[in-house]
Amino acid sequence: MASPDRSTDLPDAHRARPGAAAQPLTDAAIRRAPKVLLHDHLDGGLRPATLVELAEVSGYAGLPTTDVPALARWFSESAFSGSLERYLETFVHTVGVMQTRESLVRVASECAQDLADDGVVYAEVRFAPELHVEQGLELAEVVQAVLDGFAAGSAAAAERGRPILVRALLTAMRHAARSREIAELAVRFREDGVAGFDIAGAEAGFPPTRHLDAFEYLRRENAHFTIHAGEAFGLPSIWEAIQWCGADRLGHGVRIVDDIRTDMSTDPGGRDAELGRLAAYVRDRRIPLEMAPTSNVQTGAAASIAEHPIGLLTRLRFRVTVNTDNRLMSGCTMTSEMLALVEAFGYGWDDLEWFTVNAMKSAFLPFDQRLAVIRDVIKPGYDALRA
Ligand SMILES: O=c1[nH]cnc2c1ncn2[C@@H]1O[C@H](CO)[C@@H](O)[C@H]1O
Ligand SMILES: [Zn+2]
Repeated sequence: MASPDRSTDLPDAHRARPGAAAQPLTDAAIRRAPKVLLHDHLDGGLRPATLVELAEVSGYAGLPTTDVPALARWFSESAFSGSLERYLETFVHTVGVMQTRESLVRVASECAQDLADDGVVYAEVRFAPELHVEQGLELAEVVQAVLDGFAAGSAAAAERGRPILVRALLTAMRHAARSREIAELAVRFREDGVAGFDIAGAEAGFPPTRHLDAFEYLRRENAHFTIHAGEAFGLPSIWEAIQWCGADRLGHGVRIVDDIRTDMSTDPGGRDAELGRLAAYVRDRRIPLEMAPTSNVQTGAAASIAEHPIGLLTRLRFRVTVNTDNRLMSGCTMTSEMLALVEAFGYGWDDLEWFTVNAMKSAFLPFDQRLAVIRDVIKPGYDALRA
């Protein structure tokens, strides 16, 4: 399939040069490409071996197996459930071993290093402080431990020649009632590495407006937030997230396609697609969609990667970004997600650069820093791969 024409999005200097021999889009080449990750859960990204070790030291006896490869398989098979609720059940094991400062520092440090080794140059990693207080940690101690882990992991990665910038997003669980408190925590730590706020957990039955108080507080504080919406529930959830709560970005937002009329069999390019008012608003306002193809297939939000709405939304030039969501549960990396999209949609380096620039433009980082990463890291990185 031909790549979409997005010539207006990239300056001329960054279009593929005719005749230049671009690197083939292999796993190794994509791993070298600079990548930006906006949606990754700390408790969804543990190394299976670390999970086994932490369970042993903490006395957590609930793991389905302590055989490392079998445990990795168990997570991806169990998460492949067709339902967000069942997918989320697997987190009991990761959260179960992340209850001490030491375990949080270690998991966060390994997270930063694993992302850096995968070629991620900027990441926003989220976690829910309220899930890590079972053994007496204070919420602020949870946050500090994770930030210390990110700092240690980023320093170790930089020493190996793999620099990465990691920021935290604090998540509140949508079925619980601590969102205002967590939002206040995000503001309190805004100068120390926390870039924003999020709500996560089961979507159906828990509309974002349940947490309006937290979002109104954040807006008064000029703070940034994203909302998981349009993953396991449809347009009303997206509409509330944007028009009632004022979300800067949408976690997944897959179901925005329910507001787009198109016949892919007669119009595969989506040229005649008709956008409803909400879809038009999301596209016009350039509201970023944090899409995670494998996770979306596992939870039933998309039937397969090839049928994932990311194809249509990319052709229609929504502000699409590519994310891992949960590297453990989905058995994925940024590289493997991008490779899966290359295989399903025939994307080339220009497309992968477009997703990456989209993500960096959408980061909760100051504007000048976002520009610097695009100019100094992303553009030269993709130029080198195309040359
Ligand atoms: O895709 C998702 N949709 C909604 N909630 C999620 C998803 N992935 C993880 N979590 C939830 O977020 C918590 C904090 O990281 C996790 O413990 C999990 O319950
Ligand atoms: Zn998520």
